[in-house]
Amino acid sequence: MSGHERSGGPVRRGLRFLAARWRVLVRLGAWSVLETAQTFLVGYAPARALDAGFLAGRTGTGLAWLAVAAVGVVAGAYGTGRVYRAVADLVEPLRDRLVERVVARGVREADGGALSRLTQQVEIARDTFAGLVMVSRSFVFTTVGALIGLFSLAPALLPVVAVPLAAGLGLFLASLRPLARRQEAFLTADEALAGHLGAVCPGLRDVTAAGAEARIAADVGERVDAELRAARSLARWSVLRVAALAVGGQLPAVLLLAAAPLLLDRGVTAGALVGALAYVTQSLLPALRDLVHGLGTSGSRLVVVLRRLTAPARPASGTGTPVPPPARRGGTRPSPALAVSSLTFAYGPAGTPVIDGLDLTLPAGSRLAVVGPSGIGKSTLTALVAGLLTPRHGSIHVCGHPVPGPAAAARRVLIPQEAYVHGGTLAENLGHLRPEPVPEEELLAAAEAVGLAPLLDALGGPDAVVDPAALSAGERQLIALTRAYLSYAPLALLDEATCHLDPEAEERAERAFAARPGGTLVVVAHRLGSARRADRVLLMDGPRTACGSHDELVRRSPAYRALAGGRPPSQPALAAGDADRVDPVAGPGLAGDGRHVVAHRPVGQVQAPRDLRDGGALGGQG
Ligand SMILES: Nc1ncnc2c1ncn2[C@@H]1O[C@H](COP(=O)(O)OP(=O)(O)OP(=O)(O)O)[C@@H](O)[C@H]1O
Repeated sequence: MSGHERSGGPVRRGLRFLAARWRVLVRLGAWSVLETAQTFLVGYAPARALDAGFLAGRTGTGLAWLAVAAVGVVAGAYGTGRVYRAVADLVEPLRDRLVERVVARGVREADGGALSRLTQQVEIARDTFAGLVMVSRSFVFTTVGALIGLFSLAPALLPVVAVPLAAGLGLFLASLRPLARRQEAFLTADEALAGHLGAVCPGLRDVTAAGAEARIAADVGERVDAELRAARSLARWSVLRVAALAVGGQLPAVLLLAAAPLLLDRGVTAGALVGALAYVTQSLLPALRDLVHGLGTSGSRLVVVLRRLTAPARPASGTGTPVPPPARRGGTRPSPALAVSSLTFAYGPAGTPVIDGLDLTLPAGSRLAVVGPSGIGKSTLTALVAGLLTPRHGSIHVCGHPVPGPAAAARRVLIPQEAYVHGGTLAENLGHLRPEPVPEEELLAAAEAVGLAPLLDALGGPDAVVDPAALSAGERQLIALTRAYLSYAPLALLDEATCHLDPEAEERAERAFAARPGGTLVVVAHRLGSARRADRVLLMDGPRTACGSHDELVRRSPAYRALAGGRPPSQPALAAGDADRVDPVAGPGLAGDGRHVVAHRPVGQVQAPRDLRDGGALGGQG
């Protein structure tokens, strides 16, 4: 059993703390007696003023008793002032103790943020503790004063008030523990949400750059839902407090009024009845209300805060949410890396569909090149797969997980044409999509594979600080590609992500992605070379949309043949080298070797025609 366990929970430690300060408690009790006396006079003095004074025709006596009540109020106020001093003597040592603990822990952990957070919690603990002492002390002495007063006025009054009071108090005490648990659950959920938002909000730019909006929104949504559930549960239990207050504080007044004829018959005087009502409405009800609200809310908050402040330090841990590794299903058939079914999308509700009824299935480990005229919808398709756009119809699954959704988002990485590089070290940039720091050997191996190694050396290694503005567009693309390569996402979507690289560098990067174990690659092809390297090519071209291998498409699709320069499959359309760069506005079939496959055409629908189904894996319902 650990030292922490031996020292007991916060309640037990609190009791030990109080026991060690019994002298202060005695002083507190002594001054509180004045409050008892005042409460006693709240009902007794008006009762005597009525019975012995005004109702008996002795106005002077009546006024004298009222004066006694006034003196009681003044004496009570003085006593309350002294009580505050005693409470301070009780509360400040608690604060000092907690501060000592917190500072010691802050120094040990060298965590300034935690220190200021905990110091703030110390203040909450001190204020709450002071409030609790005042409220519970006041309830005890007020109740004693009122019950003695009731008994003095007429013993018959005592059960009418004491029985419902005890029942209400019992109900409240019984609800304390479950309420405290719900309160703690609510506070924990609230803090989890606040902590998560605190981490997410400063990084919104990064979230957008990494295409992680859906995943982050889902994560935040989960925490909001958890807090909502906790708040609802707390609210349901809080109803018990209202019931306790009604039974213990308001029912006695109703019973006194209902039983008035009976009580008067039994010799209870009118003054005593008025005095009893004064006890109930002026003393007991407010004291019970303060207790219920004070102990019910602040008490459980104090327990939570004390538990935190006195808990042993937690070991440091990473802050990021781990990205789940690629799904592996031993024995069962793996889900396709990408499954698109009847996908239809248009920008705006009245817009012409950019993609219309597209079906596409990509097994894990395959390489797909997406080609087609400019503006046909290639980037739109990758944005849909990434969950950045919502389809009008149809469904998309990444590794068996529906898009949009956090599981699918964690399994794909989208690298857009405009690479995002942020300030900070190269290692931070490259490890951006990993929940844990990437080991240096892995970082260097990735840089070597993707083709970043020369730049990495030139910049001064992984710890070199990057100035994004000083990098060329191609260098930024290499960094973004290596970052994506290092991510755990099995599906990489390269949307013209290599357009600023020379053909050799592009080929090297694509081959590196294709060689990732279990990795699936979708490339919006910038050059025909990408299409020729791919297992499959998706030609997006309205009604002429087709899918197949490069050679198949050259044979079967006039549109593709036109795009590829009308060469038969045996004759390579692409010669590597600088000739690969062509005029992007050249029309289909105009360029020779090194053709740019993105030729311009008017905006049209992308349909997957029935005659171009690819062995069932790809087909259109056009
Ligand atoms: N946010 C948008 N709002 C409205 N229309 C859009 C939006 N983004 C793209 N489009 C239109 O959707 C069509 C498809 O665009 P998309 O960017 O997907 O084409 P693309 O094939 O990737 O083109 P390129 O090869 O030139 O990058 C185009 O007509 C484009 O103008």
